[in-house]
Amino acid sequence: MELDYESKRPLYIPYAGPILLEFPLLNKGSAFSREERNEFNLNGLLPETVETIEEQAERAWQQYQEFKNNIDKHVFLRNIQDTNETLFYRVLADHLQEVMPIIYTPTVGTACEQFSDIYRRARGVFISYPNREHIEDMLQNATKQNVKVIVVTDGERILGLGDLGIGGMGIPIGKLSLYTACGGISPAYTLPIVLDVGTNNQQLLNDPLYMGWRHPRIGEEEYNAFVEEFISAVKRRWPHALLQFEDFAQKNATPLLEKYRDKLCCFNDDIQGTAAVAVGTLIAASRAAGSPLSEQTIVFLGAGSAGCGIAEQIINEMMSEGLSDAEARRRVMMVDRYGLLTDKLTNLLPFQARLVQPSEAIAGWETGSDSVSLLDVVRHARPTVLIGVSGQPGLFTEEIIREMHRHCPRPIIMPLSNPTSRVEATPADLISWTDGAALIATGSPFAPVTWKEKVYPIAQCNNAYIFPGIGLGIIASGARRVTDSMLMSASRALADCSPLATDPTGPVLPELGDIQQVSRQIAIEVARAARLAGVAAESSEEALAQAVEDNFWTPAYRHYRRTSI
Ligand SMILES: NC(=O)c1ccc[n+]([C@@H]2O[C@H](COP(=O)([O-])OP(=O)(O)OC[C@H]3O[C@@H](n4cnc5c(N)ncnc54)[C@H](O)[C@@H]3O)[C@@H](O)[C@H]2O)c1
Ligand SMILES: O=C(O)C[C@H](O)C(=O)O
Ligand SMILES: [Mg+2]
Repeated sequence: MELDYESKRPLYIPYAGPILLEFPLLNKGSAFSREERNEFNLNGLLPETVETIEEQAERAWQQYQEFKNNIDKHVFLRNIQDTNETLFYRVLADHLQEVMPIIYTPTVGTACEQFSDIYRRARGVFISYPNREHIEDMLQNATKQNVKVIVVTDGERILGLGDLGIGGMGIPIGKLSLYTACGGISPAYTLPIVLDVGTNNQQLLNDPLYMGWRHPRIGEEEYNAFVEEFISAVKRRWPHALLQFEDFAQKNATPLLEKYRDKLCCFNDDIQGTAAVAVGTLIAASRAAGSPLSEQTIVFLGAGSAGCGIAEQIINEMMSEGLSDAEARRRVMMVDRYGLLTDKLTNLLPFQARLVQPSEAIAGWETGSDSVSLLDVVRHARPTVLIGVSGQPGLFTEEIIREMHRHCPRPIIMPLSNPTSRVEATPADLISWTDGAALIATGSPFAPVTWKEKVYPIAQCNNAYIFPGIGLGIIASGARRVTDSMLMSASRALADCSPLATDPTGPVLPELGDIQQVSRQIAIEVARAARLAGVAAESSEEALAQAVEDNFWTPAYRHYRRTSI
């Protein structure tokens, strides 16, 4: 990739001397030119040779390869990010496919678990409940002033790993790294935030090194008031920023989304981003299988935020293909801890209750007990698609998968739980149990599987395909809200990028190495949908495409000129 160093405008900055080397957004290290070293009092603070970013990236890559453990690689890259962000993104741009599993899922899960142990430097904003009177100040103190994208978590449901307290901060940091690396959003515009409302993780509470508030999670009323305070402060400080809710526990995720989605530009990635990537993947896979999504029978294991979010968007898509609401809902079945969700079950959350099967639909089914297990559902409903979002490993057993394959020659199987340790079944097992017939997409990355001398690439169905493009589309169009139609258009744009569209033997999703191009296409469609939904200003198609390009940041240094404070 050619980066246009020369064409970038100079930047006027007021800092000089050692302090300039301390700003990750401004630091260029050995790449400060001779003129800059004179002008900014850097002489003597750097080795003699003036280097290019390519040379710096080469050294960083050599050092990176010396590390044997993924978590050490993660710490190394995060350290570059915290000292020189431009170089960090240059290294990522040069090796995106290889480093994505290091800065993001699955290694980011380990980084969250070990957050207080591997802690080096502060990044982002830590908003703790005991400090709630100072939220306004905390946002003023952020190292970034012109924030356009915030990712916030409260650390309660980090991937499938559960409550990790402020360790969850690793997730907003990782997601925002992808906003930049995959979606071209300048790092100057991004801000990770963790809401520290305590933790119920006893191991962390007992850990003398734990850096968060050592206190059980606060009660519902205090929590809701605290989040409200936070949202109001964000709206005052950056009224037009996009706010992404990430890895909130089931009991809070949907209520927060419903409460705030019409009040600011926000979305929940686990509900809506995941739905968009899963539906995009399914549209592409169904096209390849020769039957539309509305003809599939779909079974979920896990009726939580992700499962129910995906299910509702599948139902929307099926309706746009001609089914009625009731017909579509009959085709989508949810299995949770207590079996299939039916209208007989009490104590369901409202978003689950919308997805129950009517009792008469399963009246003739023979089941071992009152609850209808996943195996029962697979046996009687004969699904063509099986989706795992339970956060529990190994639940797609050989018996279940073989039973599915008995009735479905080309089953689509998507164990989406993260990180790798939580996968419902490994791709190698799925391929062997279906004799190579399954079309597979996992949430975490898996290497291609070789079976009977054939190589099967494994698609990674992760919301990382979606959120960077959504963010870019929102920034480019100036959208004020995130509508369902914007998410739906992101799904369709992703499906249109599927290699399956041109090669029936190809992978269902584009290579991660192509993700910047995918994000651009998603961004254009999202921007167009925002305009059509009336949440962004009118503009021509050409202007939208140009705005997407103009907002796509690339990791190249700019010339600096001095200005006074
Ligand atoms: N691939 C992706 O892009 C992506 C996106 C979002 C979430 N996820 C993954 O999906 C998983 C779930 O996320 P979520 O936000 O829906 O969490 P959640 O807590 O809201 O939902 C999980 C659901 O699984 C159910 N469950 C737990 N054990 C079960 C069992 N033995 N049998 C059946 N159901 C069981 C729970 O009762 C709960 O309803 C996590 O591992 C997360 O990492 C992946
Ligand atoms: O973070 C990921 O890899 C995807 C998703 O948001 C999750 O919570 O698992
Ligand atoms: Mg998540």
